[in-house]
Amino acid sequence: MMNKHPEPAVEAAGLRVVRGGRTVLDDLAFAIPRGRITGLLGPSGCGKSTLMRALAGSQAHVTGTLTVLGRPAGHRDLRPRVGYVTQAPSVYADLTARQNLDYYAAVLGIHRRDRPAQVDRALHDVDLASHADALAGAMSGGQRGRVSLAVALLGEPELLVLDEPTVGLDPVLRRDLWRLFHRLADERGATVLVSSHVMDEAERCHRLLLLRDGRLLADDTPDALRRSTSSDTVEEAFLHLVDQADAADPRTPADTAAPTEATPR
Ligand SMILES: Nc1ncnc2c1ncn2[C@@H]1O[C@H](COP(=O)(O)OP(=O)(O)OP(=O)(O)O)[C@@H](O)[C@H]1O
Repeated sequence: MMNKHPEPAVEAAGLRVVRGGRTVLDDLAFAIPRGRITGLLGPSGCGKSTLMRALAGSQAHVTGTLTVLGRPAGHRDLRPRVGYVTQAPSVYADLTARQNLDYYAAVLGIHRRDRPAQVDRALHDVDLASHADALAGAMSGGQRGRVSLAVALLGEPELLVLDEPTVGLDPVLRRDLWRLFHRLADERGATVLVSSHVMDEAERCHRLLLLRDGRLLADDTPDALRRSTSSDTVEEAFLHLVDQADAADPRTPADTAAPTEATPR
């Protein structure tokens, strides 16, 4: 695909985040290319959500450099250009899916004339067109999550930051969402950053950022990661890199933010 923007969608250097007095992201440096799907992977507690919050501009105590679409993360100009979906669906239970989307479209400043088409398209994208008039409060958790995702798609943002969007979804919905992510990247040129701790989802990404204990273990393509570690799967590659990092920097569990499990759940 021709990339109209040679500069990355996101660039981080010396990125550090402190939460509750503890360093939870430490000296991260990476770039996220435009128009591709980048997976942010790592065990529970490694700092994925914190990094996403920093990108969306909703995280306090961020130091270092974090540039998003050419602006400092959190810059007001980025609001319509970045779609962010948190782990907890943020929709109004007493509104229907369509009413939620209409409301957020207005908040985003989408012109009244353009709203119906935008809302229809977003509902269609997440396969909720047939539930447009159902109350969000009467929907399943997975459906509410998809309404949240539809909200993030309004206005066709250039960057989508999706925090574990497939968690709790059945295999068919998970597959459909991954197809949507690929469509957004391939056909609309969107940059998609998606977090997961399910390693099989890593294989569906163009690039991967592997995080552990707030540090970056790898920033590469799934193929290159498998090759460089002589592994058959990304999960095996991840475990190889964890062992390598432990051998080079043996920190005690008490010093780290990570759970004691070595295997991502
Ligand atoms: N409000 C908070 N105050 C202090 N520390 C926090 C807070 N929220 C999270 N943390 C800590 O920050 C670290 C990173 O948490 P984060 O939620 O970013 O991890 P994660 O990789 O997204 O985990 P999960 O996959 O379980 O969602 C963890 O050690 C966590 O305990």
